[in-house]
Amino acid sequence: MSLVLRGPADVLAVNPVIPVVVIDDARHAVPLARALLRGGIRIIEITLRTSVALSAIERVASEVPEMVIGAGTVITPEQAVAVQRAGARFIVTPGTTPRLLDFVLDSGVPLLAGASTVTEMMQLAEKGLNAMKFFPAEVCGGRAYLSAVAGPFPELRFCPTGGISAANAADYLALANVGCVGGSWLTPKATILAEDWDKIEHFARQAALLNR
Ligand SMILES: O=C(O)C(=O)C[C@H](O)[C@H](O)COP(=O)(O)O
Repeated sequence: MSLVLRGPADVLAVNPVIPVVVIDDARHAVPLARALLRGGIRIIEITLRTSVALSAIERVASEVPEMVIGAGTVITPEQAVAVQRAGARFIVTPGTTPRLLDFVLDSGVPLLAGASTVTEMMQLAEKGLNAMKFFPAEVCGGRAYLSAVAGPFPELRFCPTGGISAANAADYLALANVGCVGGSWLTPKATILAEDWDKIEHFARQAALLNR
């Protein structure tokens, strides 16, 4: 079954956790995605931090169609075009410039845009984006910050990312304005390099069971 994503709120709704993944070897992408799926996680954000990221996105999009594949670390319109061609079904940005925001919104692909200040959050809401990424969450004030912005902006929903781990994910997910969290702890670099897919499946299973 393929999930339809109409916007960032649908991206937040897929699972309690969006795994943020750095792939160094494109051959790892498919077994990694399958391990996440076996653990119950059906969404993945592959970051454009390595030269093989586009190829990794392409492989997952074509070989693991059940996986909702997104591209992260998208910071230019050119990258936004390239990741959609590769098969990304949503785009994640660490922050948002007006140029990038308008370009991605015009392209119609669901955008999980990054914000870390109240002004940035208001700018995204002005564009109709009521669900967004809060990055880098822990160093920008964490749960206390999100609780504070819930006062004036009760309609906004967040995917806090940056510094989230198995130790604090549940505390974030307990907040009413947190839809899901993002993080790299499900897919540690050493575990990917060791091709220990069972371990990644185990991390995914624990993450998929988190309450929200
Ligand atoms: O690359 C991007 O687009 C980002 O926005 C950064 C990532 O979301 C964080 O680096 C994940 O944070 P950790 O879970 O603390 O490793």
